Amino acid sequence: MILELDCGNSFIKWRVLGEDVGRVIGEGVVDSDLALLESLKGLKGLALIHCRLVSVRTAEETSALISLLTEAFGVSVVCAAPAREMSGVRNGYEEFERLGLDRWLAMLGGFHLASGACLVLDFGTAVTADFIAGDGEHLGGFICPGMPLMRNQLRTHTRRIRYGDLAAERALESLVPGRTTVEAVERGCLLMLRGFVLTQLELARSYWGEDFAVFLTGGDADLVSEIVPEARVVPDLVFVGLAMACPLS
Ligand SMILES: Nc1ncnc2c1ncn2[C@@H]1O[C@H](COP(=O)(O)OP(=O)(O)O)[C@@H](O)[C@H]1O
Ligand SMILES: CC(C)(COP(=O)(O)O)[C@@H](O)C(=O)NCCC(=O)O
Ligand SMILES: [K+]
Repeated sequence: MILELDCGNSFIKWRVLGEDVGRVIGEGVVDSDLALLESLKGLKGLALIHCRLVSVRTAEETSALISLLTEAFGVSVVCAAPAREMSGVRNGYEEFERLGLDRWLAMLGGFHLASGACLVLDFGTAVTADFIAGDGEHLGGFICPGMPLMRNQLRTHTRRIRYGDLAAERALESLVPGRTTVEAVERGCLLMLRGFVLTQLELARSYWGEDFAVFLTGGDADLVSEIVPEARVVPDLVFVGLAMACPLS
């Protein structure tokens, strides 16, 4: 069995694949290394041989997690590494190793699935956009705060914006102007997110007309999917790229 991990700034996304590749035996989202171990130990008949992972965390945090996994399961762990070029995609950063590895893998996955120009939008702690032309050239991208960062900035830097998670979820059932603080903030941030998405689509159209694919991924992708009906929501896009960057044979 293969353990795959996507270690983002807020959450670790994990899944276990069976030897007949493609079969998902278990998957989940956890907020700590220990919670990951708990989830994995709860899987019946777990027999991990390999592990591949991508991390945008510090080298220290990543090696701590790798040590935990090696001790707990005796697996060999392979980490995705930066590259200037891979699977037909050319990293567009001036310093290729500085491009977030989760972005890079999502780009590899997107370009592979699209076989052509694509716009990859990832909605996690941060929101990222990356533009890959039909010849595989990465034109660059954008980074801005995601929903969790936007709402937490408001909660942290104002004195009268305070509300709980349940109220936040309910507030997004409609997008008419808010009549409570939680509605005003949650809807305001979501509209900012959607505005960002529409701007990215305009830019992509200016490059490629209608001849491009749009991929939405990351934990908050569902918040914007209805305004991009043509987009493919691919929650495991980073894992698609991870398998390409870290083949097991
Ligand atoms: N099962 C889940 N657990 C935690 N967050 C989730 C889950 N499903 C969706 N989300 C949303 O995903 C967002 C985090 O996205 P994610 O892509 O995991 O971020 P990151 O990669 O930066 O850690 C949170 O703001 C939350 O709203
Ligand atoms: C942009 C990111 C913070 C996104 O992280 P995430 O929201 O997925 O946790 C991450 O890809 C990162 O740390 N990138 C390095 C900076 C860059 O890509 O330019
Ligand atoms: K991510």
